[in-house]
Formats: sequence, C-alpha cells, structure tokens
Amino acid sequence: MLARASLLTARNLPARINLPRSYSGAFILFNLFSSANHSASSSKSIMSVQEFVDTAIDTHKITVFSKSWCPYCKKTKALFAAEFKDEEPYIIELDERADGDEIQDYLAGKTGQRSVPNVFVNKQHVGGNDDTQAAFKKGELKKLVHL
Ligand SMILES: N[C@@H](CCC(=O)N[C@@H](CS)C(=O)NCC(=O)O)C(=O)O
Repeated sequence: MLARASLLTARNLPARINLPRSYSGAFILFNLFSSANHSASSSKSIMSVQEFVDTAIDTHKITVFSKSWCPYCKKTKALFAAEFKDEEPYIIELDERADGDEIQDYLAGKTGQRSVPNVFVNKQHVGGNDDTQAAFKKGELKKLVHL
C-alpha cells in the first residue's frame, strides 16, 4: 500500500492526470512561501505587543498592567486612586484583551515578573502590589511620581 502510494509522486503521475512535472516543485515552493509568510506574521504580532507595552510605559506617568478580578491589582489601583488623586494611571486589564497572555509573556521577559499587577512609574519598573505598597510607605513612590 505504502509502496503503491509512493509510486504516485508527481514524477510518476499517470499521464491522464494532466499536471506539469514541476507540480511537486511548485507545491514545495508554495509551502515554503506560506510558512515564511506565517512566521513573518507571527513575528509581526510579537512586535506589536512589544510596541504596545513599551509605548504604554514610555507615554504614561503611571502604567498598571492588571487583571480586573485580581485582588492585588485592586489594592494597587486603590492606592493610586486614594494617594495620587491628580494622576490618571493608565490601567491595562489583561484579562479583557485578546492579546493579554502575549502581553504577560512579554512583561515576564522584560521585568522578570509574570504576576499582576505590574507597575511602572516614569518608565521605571516598580514591581507588584507588595513592591508598590512598600515603595509608597517609604516615600519612594511619591518621589518617583513627582520626578
Ligand atoms: N505578591 C504579588 C502577588 C501578585 C499575584 O499573585 N497576582 C496573581 C493574580 S491575583 C497573578 O498574577 N497570578 C498569575 C496570573 O494571573 O497569571 C504582588 O504583590 O503583586
């Protein structure tokens, strides 16, 4: 059966199937092209997540990568709302975005921190909720916000 199937390669196609001999070559080229195209579009999507995250951090004084249901994120958001009333943190709820997992993967590589909240102030990585609360208690968060 296998031997019979292997006889039906493009080179050995019976004459009545009217395909050019170069069919198998064209088929391989087509596949190469589609896979090159596929990896190009994959790296494009990685680039856009990277661009999105880096632009968010670079263009906002306070950026919080969060998940809407996360209790630690709620504490961090409450701290900024209560103690930095004049500021408007840019909050990105990863669980409400189709690319949330990709963003989290990128942040893990960028900061070594996979958990949320993941807080940046004036382009500096502050860390998670524990780090943010501790920085606030030490007066460092205020200094960083008012750089
Ligand atoms: N000690 C961390 C705890 C953060 C944490 O455990 N966050 C959870 C969500 S509540 C998390 O990121 N889990 C992994 C995930 O959601 O992918 C902090 O203070 O930020």
